[in-house]
Amino acid sequence: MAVPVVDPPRYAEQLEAKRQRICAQFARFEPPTLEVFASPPSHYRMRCEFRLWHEGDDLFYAMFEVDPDDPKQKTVVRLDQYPVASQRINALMPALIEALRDNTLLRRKLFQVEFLTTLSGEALVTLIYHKPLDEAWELEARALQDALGIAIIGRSRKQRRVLERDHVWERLDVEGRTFAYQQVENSFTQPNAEICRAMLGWARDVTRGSQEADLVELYCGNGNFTVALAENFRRVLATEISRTSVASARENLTANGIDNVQVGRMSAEEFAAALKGEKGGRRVAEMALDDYDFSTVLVDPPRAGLDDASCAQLSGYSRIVYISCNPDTLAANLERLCKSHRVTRFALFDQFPWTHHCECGVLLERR
Ligand SMILES: C[S@@+](CC[C@H](N)C(=O)[O-])C[C@H]1O[C@@H](n2cnc3c(N)ncnc32)[C@H](O)[C@@H]1O
Repeated sequence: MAVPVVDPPRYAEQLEAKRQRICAQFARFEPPTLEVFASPPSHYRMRCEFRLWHEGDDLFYAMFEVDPDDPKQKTVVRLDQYPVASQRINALMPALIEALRDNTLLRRKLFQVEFLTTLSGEALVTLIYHKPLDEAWELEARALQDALGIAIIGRSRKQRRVLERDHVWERLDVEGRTFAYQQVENSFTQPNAEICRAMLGWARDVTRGSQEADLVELYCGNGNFTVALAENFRRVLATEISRTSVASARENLTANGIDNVQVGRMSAEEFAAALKGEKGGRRVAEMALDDYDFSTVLVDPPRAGLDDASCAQLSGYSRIVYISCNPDTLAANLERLCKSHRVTRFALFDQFPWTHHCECGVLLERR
């Protein structure tokens, strides 16, 4: 992997190259005009992780640059600032190094630092060690927490010491509404907050006026889309595999005063079986699937996309909203889905500027 080179004057050019690539890759599905959502050209990533490199008395953040021709060849890249990351992370980077450099207890065997920040400047910092973390470490870490105005978590093998809290609260303004999201350390959240706002706005737009029927959502994470879309539907059933994310999604529904959503902890594959009546059990019974009238399904899967069985199940809904972080698996899935549906909205969200990665949104409607 290459460390992204941020060059704001060239931002429009790199986005145009992505637009052309996505238009060419998806032309065979005859989509409407691609809607393109630009990212801030720098300081857009709200979470980042760095290795911490010790060189004598010196200490710095590092990433590895991998040689594409020989993946075993890695070069350490020193990073004193990281323009990909939020302004808050960049402000904390030197302040944290200064505080750690002469503090043997906090510095020794520290090998990784993870930052999780919000648009309002909240910051959670995870320090990861190759040593057990004791009371003496905690005392020093608490002093550091107060000095920098951050929350700290210490991690080591089989240990996770949460000093203050294990999450931040992000607030995203979308179409004149403010949605609050608890984002928990070490669990999935959309990394680019401005692009996340754009994705939520787009998803609200493509599902507007669906209050007659219900939404089923797979891969709901911490309820990112669920919270923003709930008022567009009569009821919502959302599912997700991660226990932490499910707990967070429920917390987020309460925090946003939403009462027409049920979140179930279940893999997408198990849920597909439950919908076909092939899986029973307490969790399936609690969902009371017969009470729903699903008109729309929203999926936001990991990079691997959907398997054949999931595509077959999706084909049963009149409307499919597919959010994808991997155009290749999206295209493969569209081969299948476009047999029964046509693409009626198509969006490119520049979630990962300066990399070849693209996030896409597709609305499919039954032919
Ligand atoms: C790209 S994230 C999207 C999360 C959420 N929609 C959001 O906007 O933040 C994919 C999510 O799928 C979940 N996941 C991964 N494999 C899964 C599976 N087999 N079944 C259900 N959920 C899965 C992950 O835990 C993660 O929360």
